[in-house]
Parts: sequence; C-alpha cells; structure tokens
Amino acid sequence: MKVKLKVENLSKVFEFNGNRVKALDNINLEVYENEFLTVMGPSGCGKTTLLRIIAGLDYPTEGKVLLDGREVKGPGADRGVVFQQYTLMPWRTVLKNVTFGLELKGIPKKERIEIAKKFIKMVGLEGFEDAYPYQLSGGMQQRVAIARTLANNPEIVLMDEPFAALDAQTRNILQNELLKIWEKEKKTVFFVTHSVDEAVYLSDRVVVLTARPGKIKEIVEIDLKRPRDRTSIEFLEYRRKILDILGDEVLKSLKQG
Ligand SMILES: Nc1ncnc2c1ncn2[C@@H]1O[C@H](COP(=O)(O)OP(=O)(O)OP(=O)(O)O)[C@@H](O)[C@H]1O
Repeated sequence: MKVKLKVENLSKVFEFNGNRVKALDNINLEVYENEFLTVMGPSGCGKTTLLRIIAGLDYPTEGKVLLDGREVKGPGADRGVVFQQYTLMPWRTVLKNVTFGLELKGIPKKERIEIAKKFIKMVGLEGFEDAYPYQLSGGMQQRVAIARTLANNPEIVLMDEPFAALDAQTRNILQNELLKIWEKEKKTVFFVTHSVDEAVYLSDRVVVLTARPGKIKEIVEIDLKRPRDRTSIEFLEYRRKILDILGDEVLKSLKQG
C-alpha cells in the first residue's frame, strides 16, 4: 500500500495571553492511498488542529506533514477541505460555487462548467445549478461543498465533522453518497467525527486520540465489507470496542474542563 500522507513526530502547542496549551503530542500516522481514515477522540483533544495542520491552515510546533513525500508548508489545491459549516459563497449560485476553485486555477470556462456539472450530478443536485445557497437545505448545501471540493481534484479530502449539523436521516444518506463517490473517484479521505456509528460505517481505519494533549491511543481496523449493516453483531462489536477505548479519555477530558 502506498503512503499518501505521513504525519511525523507532530506536536502542537498554542500560546495565548501567557497560557500554554499542548494540543497534540508526538503524532505519527500514515494514511494510505485510497484509504478512508477517521480520527476520533474526546472534545478538545486536537482533532481539528491536526486536520488544520494537514490542510496547511496552521503549523506544527514540532514535526511535519508530508503529502506524497512533499512537506506541507501552507494551504494548497492538493488538499480539499470540507468543514462542518457549509462555507458556501452566498452571492454565487451552486454552479458558480463549484466552479470557484477551477476559476482560480485558470481552467477555461467551458471545461470548468463541464467539470462542475459532473460533480453537481454526482452529489445528486442536478437541476439546482442556478439555485443560491439560501434556497437549499443544510444537507443540499453540504452536498455543494463536497462537489466544490471534489471538482478541484485534490490528492486528499479532509473532512471536519461534515455531517454533524445535519439531521440523522440526511446524515445517513450523505454518508452513503460519500462512500459511493469515494469508491468511484478513488480518493484518500481524512475524516474527523464525534460519532462512533459514523466512524465504523465509513472507515477503513479509526484512529482514537487520547484526551488533551492528543496522542494516538489506538488504531482500529474496521474489517467489514461495504455496504455495512449498522445492526449486525460485527458492527456493534466494533462500536463497543471503540466506545471502550474512548470512554476513559472522555472522562479525563471532562476533568480537564
Ligand atoms: N487558535 C487557538 N489558540 C489557542 N488554543 C487553541 C486554538 N485552537 C485550538 N486550541 C486549543 O487546542 C485544543 C484542541 O482544540 P481542537 O479544536 O483541535 O480540538 P477538537 O478535538 O477538534 O475538539 P472538538 O471535538 O470539541 O471539536 C483545545 O484545548 C483548544 O482550546
């Protein structure tokens, strides 16, 4: 298996108003090409910080991140990010939101419209190309955000709790759509969630971090065929296993306040 992303001896300390907060402590992690990898851990353990450092939106205090062997030094089109909030441009239509990154790359108009339409269709929004974000539900807006990210053809897709703001039914539908797209486009996905169910449903491997400062506590390989059955004994066993690993850490993080 080819290593797509490598996180090496990575630590992060935040300093503000004379306070020092160690968010991440010596993280070493390899994400393989085409892998769906999920990171979990108690609130405040550094999941978003890790994702932001990989995205190049923040920098490590120690250690480094390598994508295809090249050190990450800042944001780049080789990494696409989908946040919990949909972050669409309200003044642009669905089509124009999705073509935005392609415009920045200087891709000719005809071609960028073709690419955008392909991904709008892939996320199930054909017919909504001319709609504005305010005319769409939360689930639809998140679909647009996913289409926009994929249209840029990133080497890795970084997703920070992308479905957390959605109702349970919409969340399940989007999980299935994401898996279909992931299988079709053969993308590498780095996904952050609080939901054990979501992690077991989606992932090849689940990385569980400790309470702050986040260290890798355990990596659980989910050896279940897709599509997965959330009610199967095997699925529930994985859920229980991850909940057990998480349990102590959540208690510790509650004591930290
Ligand atoms: N810009 C910042 N300045 C100072 N401290 C920060 C900053 N960003 C994050 N932190 C601190 O770093 C720690 C990790 O934060 P982070 O948001 O990465 O955690 P998380 O695991 O994503 O949390 P949650 O699950 O609640 O979203 C927290 O203690 C947080 O207060």
